[in-house]
Amino acid sequence: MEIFKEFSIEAAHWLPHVPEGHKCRRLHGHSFQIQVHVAGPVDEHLGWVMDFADIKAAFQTIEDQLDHRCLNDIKGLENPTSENLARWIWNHLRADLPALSKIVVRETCTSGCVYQGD
Ligand SMILES: Nc1nc2c(c(=O)[nH]1)N=C([C@H](O)[C@H](O)COP(=O)(O)OP(=O)(O)OP(=O)(O)O)CN2
Ligand SMILES: [Zn+2]
Repeated sequence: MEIFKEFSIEAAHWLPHVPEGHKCRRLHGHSFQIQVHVAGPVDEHLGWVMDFADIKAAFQTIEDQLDHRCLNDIKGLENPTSENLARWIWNHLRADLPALSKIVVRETCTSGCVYQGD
């Protein structure tokens, strides 16, 4: 079964590789909605895959690095598209959350991406 916990990150970014005049080349901000999914068997005694609180604890170091920052300033996020952000979160979370199965990044109400590892 798969479970998830959702987080909200307030951050600024701009996209350096889009053409001159593209709106996303200007510095702007988002309330990024980030879902962290974990998959595994349901423990029959506890009745859960894992405690949501353990996902929250694992995500804390990610939140500390991203929240209220300009994402472009972060090593590995110099081109902070949703796709690159999802992959960056995956790569930084996987060691602490081996059952990680999916990262969903929503940049706006209508735009986002889903990453399940390569
Ligand atoms: N594949 C991607 N496309 C775009 C990304 C991205 O990360 N990956 N990012 C952006 C911008 O950051 C932009 O802030 C969000 O894009 P967009 O959905 O166009 O934003 P709007 O709220 O203006 O969307 P409307 O539906 O047109 O109102 C751009 N593209
Ligand atoms: Zn944006």
